[in-house]
Amino acid sequence: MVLNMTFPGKRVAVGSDDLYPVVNAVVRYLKEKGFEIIPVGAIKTGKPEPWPIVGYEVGELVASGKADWGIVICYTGTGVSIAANKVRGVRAALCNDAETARGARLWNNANVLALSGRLVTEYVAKEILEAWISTTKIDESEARNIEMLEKLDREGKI
Ligand SMILES: O=C[C@H](O)[C@H](O)[C@H](O)COP(=O)(O)O
Repeated sequence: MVLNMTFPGKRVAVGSDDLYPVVNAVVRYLKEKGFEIIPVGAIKTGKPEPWPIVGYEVGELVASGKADWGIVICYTGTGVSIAANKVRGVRAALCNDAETARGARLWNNANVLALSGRLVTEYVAKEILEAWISTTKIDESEARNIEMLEKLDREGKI
């Protein structure tokens, strides 16, 4: 069970445009689980940063392999997810509940988790992260759809 597992050596890029209460909860939870945090945006500088830069920087870290996966946070979660998805190879999914997070990994092979700093409480963040971390394999029946998405990303068309 994920609650008993740790993930030493795994790197997660975590970026936010501001220091929402959920930011601390996310960073604390991931550290408890042994993840190495690569801080981006307000988490790094301690002050508000533009959400397009935060989404892009986390996306770059994931797409380049410097991070195993990423988390992006802004007030709604939308701006950072849109920006991260502009980076080739990034599949960012806005998940403000655990079932959406499970589906994003299972059916979309998402590699960046976007959260709303307004909506997501500490408890909900833990549920979301547990669902995300424990869903390690895609649903094979979705493999063709995921391949189509990757082609769209590479070539700009299906
Ligand atoms: O999608 C954008 C995010 O929700 C931002 O966090 C929100 O627009 C606030 O950004 P700013 O602090 O730049 O006004």
